[in-house]
Amino acid sequence: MNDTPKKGWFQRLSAGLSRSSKQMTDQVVATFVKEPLSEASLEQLEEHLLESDLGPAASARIVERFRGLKFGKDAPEREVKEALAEAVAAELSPRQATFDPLSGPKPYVVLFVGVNGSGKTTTLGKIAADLTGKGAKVMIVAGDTFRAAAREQLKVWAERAGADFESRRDGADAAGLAFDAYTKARAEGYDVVLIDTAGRLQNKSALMDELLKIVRVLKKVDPEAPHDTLLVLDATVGRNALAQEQIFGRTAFVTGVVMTKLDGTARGGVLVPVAQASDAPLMLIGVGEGVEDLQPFDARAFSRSLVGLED
Ligand SMILES: Nc1nc2c(ncn2[C@@H]2O[C@H](COP(=O)(O)OP(=O)(O)OP(=O)(O)O)[C@@H](O)[C@H]2O)c(=O)[nH]1
Repeated sequence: MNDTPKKGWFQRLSAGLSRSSKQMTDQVVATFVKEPLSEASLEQLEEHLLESDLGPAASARIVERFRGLKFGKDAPEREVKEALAEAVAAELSPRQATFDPLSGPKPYVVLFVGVNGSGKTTTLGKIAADLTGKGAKVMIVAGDTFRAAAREQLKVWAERAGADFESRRDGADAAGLAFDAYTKARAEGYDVVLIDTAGRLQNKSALMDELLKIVRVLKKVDPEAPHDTLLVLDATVGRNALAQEQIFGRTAFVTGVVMTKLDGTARGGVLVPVAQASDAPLMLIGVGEGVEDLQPFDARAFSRSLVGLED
C-alpha cells in the first residue's frame, strides 16, 4: 500500500508465497535441470502448472513459450526459474492496476464485497490504516448490519487506524446507512469512505439485491460513486475463488480484485486464472495478517516470488 515500498517488501512477498513457490518450482526445475527440453518434459511442465492451479489456458500458453526456449544440457536452476517467472509475468502483466483512492474525487467511496471469511474486513482495515498514515480523513462504514461480531471487528480496525466509524444495529437497512454516511462524509470533508458489506452466500439473490441497492443509493448522492468496488477473494480456497469471482463479478460492478491469504497456501497460482477470468484487474494482494502485508499487486514481483526467485 505504500508509494515507496518499505525495506523488506519483496522479502515479505517471497516469504508469504514460499509454500506456493515450493509447490510450483521444485518439480519444474528438477525436470529441466535434469534433462533437456523434450516433449516429455513439456508434458510434465504442463502437469505441474495445472497442479499449481494456474488453469488450463495459461498453462498451455506457458508450455508453448517453453517450447521455443533453449536450455543447455544442464540448465542452471536459476535459468529455468527466470524463464518460468517471465512466462507467468507475461500472463499477469495485462491484468494489473493500481488502487489509489487519494488521487480521485473526494470523498472517494470504496465498496468491499466478497464472501464471509475472505478477508474483507481485514483488507478494509489495512487500507484504512495506510490511508490515515498518509494523513487522510477516513470514514469506515459497517455495511454488514446483521452480524454484531463483524461490526465489532471493524470498529477495532477503525480505532486502530484512527478512522471514524459509522454503524447501525441489528439488521438495519445497509443501503440507508451507506447513504447517510456518504452524505455526512461529503458535508464534513472526508477524503475516503470505506464501506464493508455482508458476505452471506446462503441467500445469493438477497445478497446481490442488497449490494445493488447500496450501489443505487450511493449513485443518488454522486453518479460516479462507488469509485471503486473491490472484490476480496481468499487464495486458500483454490479454484473456488474462480466461482466466487463469477458470482460477484457478474452483478456487483467490480472494479478491482484483492487476493488475500497468499501466505497460507500452496495454491497461490490460482491468482493467474482468477486474474484472467475477471473483467476487473488485480489491484492488491494479502500475504499476511499485518498492516504491511497488504501490498499493491505487481505482476513481475509476484511472478518472481511465485517461482522462488529472491529479487
Ligand atoms: N494469513 C493471512 N490471513 C489473513 C489475510 N487476510 C485476512 N486474513 C485472516 O482471515 C480471517 C478472516 O478475515 P476477515 O477480514 O474477518 O474476513 P471477512 O471477509 O471480513 O469475513 P467476516 O468478518 O466473516 O465477514 C482473519 O482471521 C484474518 O486475520 C492474509 O493475507 N493472510
